[in-house]
Amino acid sequence: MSLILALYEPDIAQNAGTLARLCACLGLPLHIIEPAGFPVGDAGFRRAGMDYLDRAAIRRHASFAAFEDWRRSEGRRLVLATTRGALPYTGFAFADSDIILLGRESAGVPEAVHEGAEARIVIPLVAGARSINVALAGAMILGESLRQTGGDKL
Ligand SMILES: C[S@@+](CC[C@H](N)C(=O)[O-])C[C@H]1O[C@@H](n2cnc3c(N)ncnc32)[C@H](O)[C@@H]1O
Repeated sequence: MSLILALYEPDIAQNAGTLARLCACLGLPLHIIEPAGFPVGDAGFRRAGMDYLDRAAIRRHASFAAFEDWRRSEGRRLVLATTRGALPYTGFAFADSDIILLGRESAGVPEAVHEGAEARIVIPLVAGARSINVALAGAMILGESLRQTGGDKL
């Protein structure tokens, strides 16, 4: 099994393209939960993803409900990265079957998605800082999860 990164209704094509490139380079699938705030094949997405998009394993789900149907059939845990998380990401025990879900740039995820996740993890920030860029949050959490699960040994 390998970890999966998932994006909840991403708003910004360049962030999604950056994460698609990261996933391609790390050998991880990227799942995109629609609707996204940009069209498939957006120029910003392609510019950020560069030629790495050719080898990226990207799967799109028409809705969160469709994504959840698929996830349950796979028996994978949903680990939400959220600024409202109580558990620091370095203290969470990742499994290589986990799906790490990132929220939208504008609004994170709805309450029902927040509550439905098996775990809610946070990257602790200094007082007064609200959040970091979604692609950077993904990179930090993937780094830690790969370190824990041995997926960093490519
Ligand atoms: C720009 S943030 C969203 C900001 C939104 N106003 C909120 O508070 O959820 C986009 C996504 O990046 C991730 N993220 C950003 N900073 C984070 C942090 N400190 N801890 C965990 N996830 C973070 C989360 O998945 C978040 O939904």
